[in-house]
Amino acid sequence: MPRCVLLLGGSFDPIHNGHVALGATFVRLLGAAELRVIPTVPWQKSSLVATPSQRADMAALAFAGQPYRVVVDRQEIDRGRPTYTVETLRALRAELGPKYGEETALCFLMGADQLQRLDTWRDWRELFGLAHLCVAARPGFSLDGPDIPAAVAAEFRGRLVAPEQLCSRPAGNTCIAADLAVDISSTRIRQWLAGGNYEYDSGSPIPAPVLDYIEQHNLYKK
Ligand SMILES: Nc1ncnc2c1ncn2[C@@H]1O[C@H](COP(=O)(O)OP(=O)(O)OP(=O)(O)O)[C@@H](O)[C@H]1O
Ligand SMILES: O=C(O)c1ccc[n+]([C@@H]2O[C@H](COP(=O)([O-])O)[C@@H](O)[C@H]2O)c1
Repeated sequence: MPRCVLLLGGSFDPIHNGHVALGATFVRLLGAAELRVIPTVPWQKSSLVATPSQRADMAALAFAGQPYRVVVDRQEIDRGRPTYTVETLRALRAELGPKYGEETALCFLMGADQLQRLDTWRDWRELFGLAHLCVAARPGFSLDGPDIPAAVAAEFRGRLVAPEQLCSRPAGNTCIAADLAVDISSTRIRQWLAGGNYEYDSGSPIPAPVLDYIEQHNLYKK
C-alpha cells in the first residue's frame, strides 16, 4: 500500500473541535497514519484576527497528543500572500514524490460548506488530478441537492468511492463522511470569546490548550 497523507487546510481563526473531529474522522475511515494541517492565508476571506504564526501555533496545540502523526505545514503562510490549494497540492506532490514515492495518496479534507463553493476555487477541476477530495457533513450545509453547483455535483459524484479504497491510489476519487455532526464554527467562537463571558468546561468548542493560548495572547477580545 502506498503512503497515504491526509491534508487539512484552513484559516483556523481559531482552530476548534470541528477541525479536530474532521481530521480524526478521516484518519479512521481511510486508515491513514499521517495528517498534515495547513494554516492558510485565504484569498476569499478578508482580515483574519490572529496572525499566521498564531494560527499555526494553535493548530499544533489542537492536534497535540493525537494517536496518529500530525505535521503542521507552514508552506502557505510562508508564501506571505494569499494562496490557492492547487499550488499547494502541486508543491506537495513535488516534495513527497521523491520522498515517499509517486504513488503516494494525497487526500484533501473539507467540510460540506466548502464543497458548496468548490467551483469558486482556483482551477478547481485540476484538484482531482493531484489529490482525492474527502468531504464531511457539517450542520447547516447539505451534501447534495441544489446547494451543490451542478458541475461540482457531477464531478464529485462520478468519482465517489468507499473511504477505505482511497489510500490505494494517488488521486482522483472522492469520499464522504456523512455522520460528522459538529455544530461549531470559528465565527461563533470569536463571538463567544468577544463576549468575555466564558469558562472552559468539557463542553467547550475548542481544546483547552488552544483556549489557554488565546488568553495568554489576548486574542479575540472586543
Ligand atoms: N464543524 C465543522 N464540521 C466539518 N467541517 C468543518 C467544521 N468546521 C470547519 N470545517 C472545515 O474545516 C476547514 C477549515 O475551516 P475554517 O478554518 O474556515 O473554519 P470555519 O469554522 O469554517 O471558520 P469561519 O467561521 O471563520 O468561516 C474547511 O474545509 C471547513 O469546511
Ligand atoms: O484554492 C482556492 O481557490 C481556495 C478557495 C477557498 C478555500 N480554499 C482552501 O480551503 C481550505 C479551507 O479554507 P477556509 O477559507 O474555509 O478556511 C483552505 O485550505 C483554503 O486554502 C482554497
